[in-house]
Formats: sequence, C-alpha cells, structure tokens
Amino acid sequence: MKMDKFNKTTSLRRVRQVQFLPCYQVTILTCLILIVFLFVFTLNHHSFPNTSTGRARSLLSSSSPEFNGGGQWEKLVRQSSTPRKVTGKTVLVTGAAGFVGSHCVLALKKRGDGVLGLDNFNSYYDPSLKRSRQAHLSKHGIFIVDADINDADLLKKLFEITPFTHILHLAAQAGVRYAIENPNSYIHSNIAGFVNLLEVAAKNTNPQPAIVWASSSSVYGLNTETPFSESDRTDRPASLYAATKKAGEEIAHTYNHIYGLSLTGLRFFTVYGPWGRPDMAYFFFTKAILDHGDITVFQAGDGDKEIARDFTYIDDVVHGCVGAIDTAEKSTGVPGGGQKHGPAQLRVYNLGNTSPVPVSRLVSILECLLGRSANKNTVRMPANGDVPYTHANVSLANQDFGYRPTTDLTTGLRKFVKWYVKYYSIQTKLVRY
Ligand SMILES: O=C(O)[C@H]1O[C@H](OP(=O)(O)OP(=O)(O)OC[C@H]2O[C@@H](n3ccc(=O)[nH]c3=O)[C@H](O)[C@@H]2O)[C@H](O)[C@@H](O)[C@H]1O
Repeated sequence: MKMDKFNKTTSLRRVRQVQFLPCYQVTILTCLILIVFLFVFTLNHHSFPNTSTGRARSLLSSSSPEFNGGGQWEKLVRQSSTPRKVTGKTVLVTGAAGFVGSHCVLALKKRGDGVLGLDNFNSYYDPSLKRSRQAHLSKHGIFIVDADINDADLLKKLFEITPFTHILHLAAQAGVRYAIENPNSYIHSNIAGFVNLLEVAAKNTNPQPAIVWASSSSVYGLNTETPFSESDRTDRPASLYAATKKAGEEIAHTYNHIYGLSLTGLRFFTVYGPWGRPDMAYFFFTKAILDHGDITVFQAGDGDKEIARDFTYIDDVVHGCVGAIDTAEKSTGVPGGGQKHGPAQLRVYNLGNTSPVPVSRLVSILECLLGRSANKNTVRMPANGDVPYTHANVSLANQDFGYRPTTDLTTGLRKFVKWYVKYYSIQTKLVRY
C-alpha cells in the first residue's frame, strides 16, 4: 500500500517515539495497563453473576443445602438482597417458592427492593412446581435459600450477611383439610417455625426488621355474621390450621409486647391464580375436568346449602402484601432482646375480594372456560375443618394502605386456566368466556 509523504513521516515519527520512550514512561504505561486489567477482572468477579451463564443460574436455583455458608453462596445472598434503588427495602421472604411468596418476591424485586427468598421445598404438594417457580425467579436475579424457618443458625447467618429491613413471612403449612391427616406439620411450621423466626428477629438482629406475615380468613371459624371484620371474635376455629393461625396472632402480640417487634398479620381469603397450589379446589377441579375425572362439591347444613368462598385473586393479594410492608413502622426493640424503646405497631387486616361465590359457581365457570362438563358429585361437607362460607370486609386495609381488590372470579380463573394449560402443555382449546 503506497503511503503518501504525510503518512510516511508521521509513521516514522511515531515509530521513533515508540522506540525511544524513556523507561519511566514505559513503567507508568505498564502499571496503568495492569490497573485497568485488575479493575476489569475485579468488576467481573464482583458483579452479580450473569444468570444467563449455566453455573450462575444453577447456583441461583441451587437446591443443595451445602451452598449455605460458602463464599459463592454468601455472594448470592448479598447480591439478591441488595436493593436496586437507594430507597429500596431489603426484604427476607419466607415461603418464597410458594404460591403467594413467589408472586410477592417478583413484585418487590421488580420495583427495586432487595429480596432474598427462603423455602424448604417440602413435598406437601409437587416440589417440581416450587422448583419451576424458583427457576422463573432466578431469571430475575432472585436467590432462594433452601432452608427451613426452624433453622435458627441459618436465619442468624442471613441477618449477619444482610440487615433486612423487613421480613415477609409466608412460609407455613397451608390447607384446611390436611390437618386431619398430618397435624404435626402445622405445629412444626405454623407454631415452632413462627416462634423461631420471631426469636431470631427479636434477639439476633440489629436493627430489628418489621414483620408482615400470613394469617388466614379461617380464624373467623364458625362466625355467622358477615362480612367478617378484623374486630370480630376469632375464638372458635373450625380446624387445626385455623387454630395455628389464630395462635400465630396471639404469639405476634407477645413478641410485639415484650420485644417491640413491628408485626402485621394478613388474613388471606382463599387466594387463587397462575402458579397456584395443586392442593386447592380450583386447581384440582381444573385437572379433574380436563382429565374427565370426578369432582366432589361440598354442601353445607344437611347437604342442602351452598358453600361459598370470598375467592381473592393473587395480584390483588400481592398489592395488599406490598401495601402492608410499605406502611409497616420500625420495630422498637433493642439488639439482644433488651427493653424496647416504646410501643411497636401491631396490626391485622383482611385481604379478601368482598364478594363470596358459591363453589358450584366456581365449577360452572371452569366448565365454561375449559369447554367441558365436570363429572360432579355433591356431598354434605365432611367434618374436615371446612366452614360454610367466608366473606371479607376490607375497609381497614383500604383505609390504611389503599387495598382495593379489582379481579372478579371469572377474570381470575381465565388467567389461571390459561397458565395451567400452558404450564402442563395441555392441548385444548380454551373458550373465550
Ligand atoms: O382462606 C384461607 O385462609 C384458606 O384458603 C384456602 O382454604 P379453602 O378456602 O378451604 O380453599 P380450597 O381448599 O380451595 O376450598 C375451596 C372451597 O371448595 C370446597 N371444596 C374443597 C374440596 C373439595 O373436594 N370440594 C369442595 O367443595 C371447600 O369446602 C371450600 O369451600 C387455603 O387452602 C388455605 O390454606 C387458607 O389460605
């Protein structure tokens, strides 16, 4: 390539300059290159592992407890719980691979909060569904620690790594009827697990977090006056599940009184939606209708009264959980569990839909959406802990944090069914209903 005069001269000068750079300049240049290299290397190793890489993704969705405690594990804990926004909260969500937990984790992360999940991935229902939720969340940089809320040392370790501002405690043994089969599971999770979490929050954190936790509409038990309000009596639970949730509310009062923990109980009303729980009627009714199986619809009284539930769509419940977190006041206790500085916030709210629907209507909606009839049997409600109806008055949650449910059952079930057939790869034509 012919070089013109200008280029030739310039290039010769440049070559000369390079040949005769004084030693000190070469040294400085070398140091600068090294510093840049070190900086880039460090950045790569301290930035959140790119979850698109197999190893990072596998760590984020790691199922093996041995990751609890190692350097890489600690880094995942720290990165997942670091807020993206300066004003972001740092929330520990227990039951994060559960139905309500996984939806709340995603909502908090998306708005810029730091979120760390914790879940024991038990086999109360299909653990693969929990693992799928975990994989879905890991794409958003959310780490779920595989552990049980009864593991005090693990909880203390997490608080050593991250000073969580809030705990959203959703881990529990759910399900009204299962308590007949496995009562101890309710004691393990809903009583011992809750007390363990409160013990760590009260005595092993600095500062103490504010806690929002899942109570249940079932605490209204055999009440007959509707709609149910938070000030109604709750001393007639109809199931062990309800009794453990009621006990949770009393335990919350104790830890609030002694240790100054800020505590907010949320009484969920039959929550449903995509990524839901297979142990709930709307879910297994859908499966049965698609599989041409039988479903049993309970009837109250002498088998002649409709049973109804105030079915509440998951997105409305998530808004309620976030609202409760955003209006939670700080705890007033001191590290180590000494004398609290003053009274701490203690609240309880209904999160329902304010419009109960008979179970038979739920079945009709599913039949229309799925374009198939159900093989329905109607039986008198067994003595299994179920109650004839639930109906929420939500004026308190609306007043305190703007809770306002907006999803009717047909709309919500349409979204659920759409998710269901996709998740389970079912080839069926859904009806626009
Ligand atoms: O509000 C709550 O706090 C609870 O809500 C949910 O309990 P439930 O309201 O009982 O929901 P779900 O099992 O879907 O039964 C729905 C209806 O179908 C009736 N039902 C049930 C089974 C059946 O075979 N036939 C039937 O008619 C049954 O009698 C009921 O009337 C959560 O599981 C629980 O963890 C808790 O969160």
